[in-house]
Amino acid sequence: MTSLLQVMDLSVHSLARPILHALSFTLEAGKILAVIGESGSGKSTLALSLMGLLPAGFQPHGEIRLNDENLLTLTEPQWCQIRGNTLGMIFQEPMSALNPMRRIGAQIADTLRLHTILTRSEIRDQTLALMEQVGLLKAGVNERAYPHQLSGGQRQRALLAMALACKPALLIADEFTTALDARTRADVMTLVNQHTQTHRMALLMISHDLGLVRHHADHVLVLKDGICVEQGPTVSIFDAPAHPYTQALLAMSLHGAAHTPLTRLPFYTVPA
Ligand SMILES: Nc1ncnc2c1ncn2[C@@H]1O[C@H](COP(=O)(O)OP(=O)(O)OP(=O)(O)O)[C@@H](O)[C@H]1O
Repeated sequence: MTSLLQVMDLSVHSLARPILHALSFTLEAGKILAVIGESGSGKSTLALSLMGLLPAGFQPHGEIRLNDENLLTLTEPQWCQIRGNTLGMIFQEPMSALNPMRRIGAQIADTLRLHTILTRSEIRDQTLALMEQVGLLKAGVNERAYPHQLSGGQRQRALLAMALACKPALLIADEFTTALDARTRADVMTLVNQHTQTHRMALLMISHDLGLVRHHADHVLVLKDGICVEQGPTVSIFDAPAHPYTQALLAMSLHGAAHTPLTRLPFYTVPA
């Protein structure tokens, strides 16, 4: 059976230099893949490649197959069809992704209106169902609240409701829990994890929080300077990391840097 996502020999070049080097990996429906690596290793560039949102001047090569369709051959209108439908995304900064002038319920409804053919009353019901699902109603947030009236965790839940609205087959989450406190981070991650299992959604998560990765991810891919130095089941990566760079990364996180961006490891460079 073909994997939901197949990335084959993906390289990305900026005008100045290569950013990603021949990455290959797969992701199955219902599974969680975590991409880890120090700051600048290319994690966000990978996420942006998968969403067709690379900055101007960045050129991808290779294949990104989602449901066996090579996304790198899509036109912009075709990308727009896929984003928000088959492909959901959620980022670190909920405030910059939410419209401060529109009520939360209206923003979730907008997503449904844009990507589904539901009637007005179905959209209202679905909006409330999503707010319930991500724990906003339980927290006392109603659909008429504005983003500034929500906590950081609640805003992230609202974004999650928007990302899940169209039941994406693949959700790409770039550092989406980083700005949250440890408890909220764990709650939101548990919520997403449950969703992957209930709806067979695949999740590609980028995180500096290796505790979270260890607890939730099925597979881990380790990036160093745009190169995949190691990938495999989470247990193998954490319990028996084969590559010295992975060992250094894990050791650094054990020494208290788990919740801050993993900065450059001064003592290790990947052999040419
Ligand atoms: N818009 C851009 N223009 C030029 N270079 C860029 C741009 N965005 C990223 N880069 C470069 O690409 C490389 C990979 O950056 P990227 O943001 O993908 O790393 P990252 O692993 O996500 O880092 P972080 O954990 O800090 O977010 C870096 O060397 C970075 O300087």
